[in-house]
Amino acid sequence: MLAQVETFKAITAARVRKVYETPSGPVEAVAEVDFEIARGDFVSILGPSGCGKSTLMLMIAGLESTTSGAITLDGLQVSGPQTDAGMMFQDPTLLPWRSVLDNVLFPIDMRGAVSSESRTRAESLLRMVDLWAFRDKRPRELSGGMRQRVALARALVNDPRILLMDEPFSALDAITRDEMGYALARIWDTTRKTAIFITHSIREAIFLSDRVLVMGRRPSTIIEDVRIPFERPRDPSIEADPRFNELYLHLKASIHRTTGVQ
Ligand SMILES: Nc1ncnc2c1ncn2[C@@H]1O[C@H](COP(=O)(O)OP(=O)(O)OP(=O)(O)O)[C@@H](O)[C@H]1O
Repeated sequence: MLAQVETFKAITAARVRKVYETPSGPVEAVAEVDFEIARGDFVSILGPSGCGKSTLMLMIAGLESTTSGAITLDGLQVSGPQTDAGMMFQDPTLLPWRSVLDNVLFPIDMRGAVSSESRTRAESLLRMVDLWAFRDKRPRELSGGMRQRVALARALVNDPRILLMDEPFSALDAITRDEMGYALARIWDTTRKTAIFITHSIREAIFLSDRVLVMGRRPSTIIEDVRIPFERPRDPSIEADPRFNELYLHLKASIHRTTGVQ
């Protein structure tokens, strides 16, 4: 019975702690973090600057080790870089000399494994992110939002088990950022990948997520775990729902408690 329950847990963190050793002494980035994320859930992480959100994400991806505690993906402990995690960062990090399609194919090309099947997959992802007409363009010919849509298609090209996104929209202007949030919700509905999304935007977190975790000030722990009740597919009109505003005020108060802002 226990094994059956475990298979529903896509990601677990048990007493995860991270201390960076620096020339000026140890920096405790994450004090003790515990959570379980069910397969297919979209979970956002909010928290003050420097509280360890990116560190936590890098540990889930296996790009940073934990100082103590354990992270599991689908029941297996993370002990090195996870090839099965699609990642997105604030900077889309596209290769300027490659076309949009070849940027999407890059993770497969790196393994020397491009096939007609992977090409078809990359092409269908470009249709999904509404960039089919731009497949032969270079990144410099695209807007910031379009570049992040290329990065999203690239993150999905290996059909990863999980999607890890670290503030992917924070460098975009407010209107593009809203549009990207709506596009991500729509795209996520078709893939239903287990996703972790780091953001400083409370509204973005509520709109996109099944759950929102709030991390406290460094050295951090998780101080809130809030379930978002809205049905999917999500429509921008939920932002006018009184429950949306209640959640917003609740999360804002909890972040302000941790930063000391009244
Ligand atoms: N490679 C590193 N070496 C040493 N210290 C680090 C390293 N990476 C992060 N830190 C420190 O760990 C703490 C947490 O950093 P982290 O980037 O994880 O926070 P964050 O919540 O993602 O911040 P932000 O919201 O500003 O992006 C910070 O004090 C940071 O300076």
